[in-house]
Amino acid sequence: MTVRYVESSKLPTPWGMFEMHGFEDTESGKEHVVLTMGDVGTDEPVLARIHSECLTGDALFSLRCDCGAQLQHALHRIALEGRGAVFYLRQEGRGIGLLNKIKAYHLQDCGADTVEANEALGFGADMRDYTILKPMLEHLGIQSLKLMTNNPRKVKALEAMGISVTERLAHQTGRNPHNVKYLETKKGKLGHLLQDDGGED
Ligand SMILES: Nc1nc2c(ncn2[C@@H]2O[C@H](COP(=O)(O)OP(=O)(O)OP(=O)(O)O)[C@@H](O)[C@H]2O)c(=O)[nH]1
Ligand SMILES: [Zn+2]
Repeated sequence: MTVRYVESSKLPTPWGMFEMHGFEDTESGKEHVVLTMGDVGTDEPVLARIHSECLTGDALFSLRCDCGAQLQHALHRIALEGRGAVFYLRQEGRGIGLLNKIKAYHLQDCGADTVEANEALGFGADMRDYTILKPMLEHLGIQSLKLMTNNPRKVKALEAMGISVTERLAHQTGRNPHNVKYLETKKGKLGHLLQDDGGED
């Protein structure tokens, strides 16, 4: 795994001014970005979101999942605190890629759940790899995370790599009639800690 830092720039958003840092995974050619606000290079734990790319939810307004709402909510929470980081990792479709995710959505249209669909296509339920994070965190001087996530497996995966997660902060938002079954499957099969009332944190 070789990660190359490329450049940083300002990124104004509806929630405030972020700094955008670009990295390249030189093995896969994938381009990752981190949005930061405030001084993240101190020993104070950083409010952070490790967000996996979801073109449909993040950019195309899809209501099949909760990704777009979670991304916006993370930027909002960081802006309120004045300090934090969103890691936008290019592992679309829990690592299977966009076109395979469309195939998985087609199977879900025919009745499969999100895990069954991945498995029917010959993939694991979650193919993501977080090893890219370590050099990105080091580059930014981030020492520990207050992680906004409902996914305890994500926390475990980071800790197994030696990344310090001082706190898991629930990050539940974006429930709608189109993603109820999907969220139920995430809770039942993927172990996400989700409140049934759709409880905003
Ligand atoms: N294969 C597949 N990927 C999906 C599907 N729906 C969303 N995704 C992808 O799932 C990833 C987001 O993972 P989630 O399981 O929603 O959330 P998480 O990152 O594990 O946990 P949180 O931190 O709580 O959001 C993104 O890469 C999406 O593109 C689906 O039905 N099939
Ligand atoms: Zn999504």
